[in-house]
Amino acid sequence: MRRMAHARRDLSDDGGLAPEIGWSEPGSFGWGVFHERHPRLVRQLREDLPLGAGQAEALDALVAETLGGVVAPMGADAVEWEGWGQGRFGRPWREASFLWAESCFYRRLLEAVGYFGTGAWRGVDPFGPAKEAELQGSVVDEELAALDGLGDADVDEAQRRDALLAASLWGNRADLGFLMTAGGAGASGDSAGHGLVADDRAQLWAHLERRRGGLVIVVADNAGRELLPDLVLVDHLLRGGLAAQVVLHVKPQPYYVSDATTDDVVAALRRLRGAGTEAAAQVGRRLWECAAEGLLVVRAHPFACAPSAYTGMPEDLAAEFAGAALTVLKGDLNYRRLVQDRHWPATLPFAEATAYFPGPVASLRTLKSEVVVGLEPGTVRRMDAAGAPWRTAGTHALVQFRS
Ligand SMILES: O=P(O)(O)OC[C@H]1O[C@](O)(CO)[C@@H](O)[C@@H]1O
Repeated sequence: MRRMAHARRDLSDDGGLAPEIGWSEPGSFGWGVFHERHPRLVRQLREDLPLGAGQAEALDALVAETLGGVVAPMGADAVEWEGWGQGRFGRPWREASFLWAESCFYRRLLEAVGYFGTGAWRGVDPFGPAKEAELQGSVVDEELAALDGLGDADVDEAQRRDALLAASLWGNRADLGFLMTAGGAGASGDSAGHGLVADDRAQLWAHLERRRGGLVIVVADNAGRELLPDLVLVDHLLRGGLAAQVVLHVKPQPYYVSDATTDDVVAALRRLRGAGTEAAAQVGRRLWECAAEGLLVVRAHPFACAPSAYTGMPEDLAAEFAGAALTVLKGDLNYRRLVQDRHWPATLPFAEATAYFPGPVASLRTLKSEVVVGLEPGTVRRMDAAGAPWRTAGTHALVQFRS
């Protein structure tokens, strides 16, 4: 894969860049992910799947390796990782950045359960049972039923679109990996903008109006309760002509527990189309037709599972983003990759952190890890003074945009 000219900026020759966020410092956020969340995830997989002894042992060995060993080589089929390895194979896991190590963990987890093997588990999503339970749950019924109210005559267009944006934004809290952590999620926001630490909604809508009828790319994050409101928002953009075409980027393989794959898009569209309430079912039917007409396209680029920032994106992807009226990146991991997962000052302008991105870009993210940029100094002071872990608790969110 050819990389863009500035690709070197996100690797380890950090000239002028803030240090990468690590995970091995006891008490750091990443330390908790590796020492608490990953063992819990492995226990959950044993409950969800009838794993054989070999699979269970491979999972336990992976957790142990991350906590005290060196990064073992990957299977021969991990072709992309020859480039993505960044010289880290054979080196202690604790030396790798949080972003690289976490991404590598999920790839190796798939190997452990046989996802890439030649046996019966090939291609089986180990997170499938959890995703399915969430998608079929009654909470989703309630969330879809709420759509009916948005069609009411007394709801104006601005209210409607802010409600849809808020649903997509806060849907990002419904991340199965995150919810697996005690204390994950808490207070939440609403369509009035409560809970936002950065709020570029007005600029975002104005930009979409100006570029009405263009291509909008949505880089999806989680399946289920995040993807459903994402799709409803996509339907709104297409229906109102703000977008002539939407390309939905998903992961080519299961990742970070509940990240959406093409299978998950299919499941979500089927769930919408079969919804018991009319407004949701109509969205499902419309999007189904849009897919048939090429107005809604799903793409699964290998770089979606790369362990590095978008600064190193391959040229084909950069060209695609350059041609879009807007690219919307959903969620925390995409944000880490967009601004690079570094100890930036929180007041570093979003436009500066994303200056390299080849087209207009927006982020809809609930804060679930340490990095953040683009905040007003007063906001940072106020949030820090409150004493709560606002950067990682999922209680706050942001809408950021650069034209
Ligand atoms: O689903 P999201 O919003 O990308 O969140 C995933 C996040 O969860 C974590 O795995 C732990 O919070 C982060 O490292 C990661 O950024």
